[in-house]
Amino acid sequence: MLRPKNTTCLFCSFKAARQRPSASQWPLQQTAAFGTKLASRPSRFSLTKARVVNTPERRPGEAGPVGRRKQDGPFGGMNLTEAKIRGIPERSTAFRDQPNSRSGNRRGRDDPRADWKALKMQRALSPVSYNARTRIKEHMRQVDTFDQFPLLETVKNSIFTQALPGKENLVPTAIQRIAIPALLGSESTGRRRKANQPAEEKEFLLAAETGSGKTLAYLIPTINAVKEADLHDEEVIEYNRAIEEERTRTTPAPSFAPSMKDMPHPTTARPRAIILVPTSELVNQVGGVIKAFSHTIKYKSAMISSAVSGQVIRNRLFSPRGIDILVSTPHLLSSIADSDPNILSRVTHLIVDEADSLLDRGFSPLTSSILDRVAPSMKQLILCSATIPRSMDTFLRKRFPDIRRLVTPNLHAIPRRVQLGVVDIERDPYRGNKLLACADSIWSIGKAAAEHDGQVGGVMDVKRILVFVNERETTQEVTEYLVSKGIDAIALSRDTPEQRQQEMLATFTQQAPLTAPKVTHPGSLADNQPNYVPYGSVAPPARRKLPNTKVLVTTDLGSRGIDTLAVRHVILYDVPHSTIDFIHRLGRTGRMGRRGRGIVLVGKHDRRDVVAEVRDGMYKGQPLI
Ligand SMILES: Nc1ncnc2c1ncn2[C@@H]1O[C@H](COP(=O)(O)OP(=O)(O)OP(=O)(O)O)[C@@H](O)[C@H]1O
Repeated sequence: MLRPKNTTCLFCSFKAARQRPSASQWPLQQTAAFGTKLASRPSRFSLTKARVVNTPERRPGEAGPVGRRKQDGPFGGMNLTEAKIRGIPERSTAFRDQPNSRSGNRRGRDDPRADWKALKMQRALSPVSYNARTRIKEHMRQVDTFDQFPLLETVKNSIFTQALPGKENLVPTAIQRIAIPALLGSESTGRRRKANQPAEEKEFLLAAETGSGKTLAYLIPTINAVKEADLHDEEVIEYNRAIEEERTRTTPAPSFAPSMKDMPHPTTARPRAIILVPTSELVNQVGGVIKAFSHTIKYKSAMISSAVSGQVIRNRLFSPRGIDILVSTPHLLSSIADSDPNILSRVTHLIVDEADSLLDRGFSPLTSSILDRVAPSMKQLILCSATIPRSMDTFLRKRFPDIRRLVTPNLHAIPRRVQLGVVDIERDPYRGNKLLACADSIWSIGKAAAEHDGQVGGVMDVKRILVFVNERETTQEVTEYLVSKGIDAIALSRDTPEQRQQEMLATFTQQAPLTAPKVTHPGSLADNQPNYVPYGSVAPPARRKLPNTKVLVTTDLGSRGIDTLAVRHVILYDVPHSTIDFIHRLGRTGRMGRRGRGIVLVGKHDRRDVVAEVRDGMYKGQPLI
């Protein structure tokens, strides 16, 4: 008999709710109610589960569960969970029980993820073996401080003053410990080289959890390389010498000779390093860090995206002062390269940030064509990502078989400091009304925040909340509903004008606390709703406004790379399509060691089994594969 799909889900949710003491502290009554209700379900589910898990572990020849008869004949194969086809040898039990195989994707009985079925079905993420993860941990222990990296003194100092100002006790993060020495070429890899492999490694993949400092992991070595190249570049040395000579000349120059000041720098419109990112928000974010470094390290950088006019783009690219590092989106860069191929002629360092996006179907042709054009001059290719989807893994194996993979031990795990609450929208009081469940969740967050807020100096803390939807059409609908319920919400999608997108995101990316004048908090949504709406009439507008939350409703556009350090709450209005989306969306909270909370709204058509397994994985801090 076929078991309904959600049987496993309910059990897993129940198990997670039971295992997780913090569920009772969760501010949402609904979440707690969901957990408790499941916990009180009869043990039917436990029995079902036990049977399902135990069955594959039975050895051939061993007795089956008590009460089950072994039967030959036409009905002998019924109710079996394993096909026992005669003539096909069983795999040796020794092999089957090995905790980790070489490829790292077969799970032994001891692996707590062995009973994850829904995630196994998805197979969206490429596995990283336990052996590899343990090896990396050993390697990381050798680095404690930024001083250990062989960087130019000015670059080293700028990490503290420009990139991470005001932060105390700074130490490199896991990916920075692994990637910076490798990109600087200052560590022995200990890896055996293949016969046809070049001595110097050229291609690198940096993969680490969201919010773990990947940007600095690739920027610091790249800026160092650009600066060192500047010191040895003959064209630049000659140009600087001519400028200096003109400045110190005592006799007047012949009137027909052009001044050196009017001569373009050798790097004009020919940058040494290019950083590709998928959106103009990320162009600004990464460009901002590069600009900050340039104040003390002295190099020229430019950021271009469709958020600025053609004239501004031209001025930045063709500035006579030159350009060392360029940040762009692939669309814009490849269209510029079509009309002016010279722009890629000098590139030695190409960085593809958010590589999982830029190498997927939508972006891949553009990114690949840039990779091809840059290849002749390229010294280092750095791909950077928070996830390694299987499709990207396959692409890399074909196109860059020798790429050096620099991955952190916790890759593909959502940190335990991020809690995930599940709201069942089918239950009372929502009865399938997802919009209401979303609004109520936000009001609950606001109410809980007001209760715990110290409210110093007549102001109250404002919580920044991200709501993720799967389709861009939904952003507007959800936003309008939330506004009608007195919530300060805005929608961000591809339909939003680029300039406006940046303004909207600014509130969510700034690190300074957000405050509002202190008022008496209106409480929960239910306290502020009319209880009775006459049949056929439209519900009157909300009487009160929620004063201490700011909400951004967005699609995947807001989930990639945006550094929302101050965001503590993420609501997954739609269940994400894959674990990759779970990782990126929940990755907007709990960044750089902070705590965070996710809430996922689950309805009857959603994959509850996937949600339950993701929650289980988060609780155990395990990779979601
Ligand atoms: N060594 C460090 N110590 C403290 N903070 C750091 C350190 N390195 C980076 N940060 C800060 O951590 C935050 C997150 O960094 P970053 O945006 O590079 O993360 P990421 O790994 O690229 O995330 P995502 O995968 O979401 O793009 C930034 O605000 C950055 O300034």
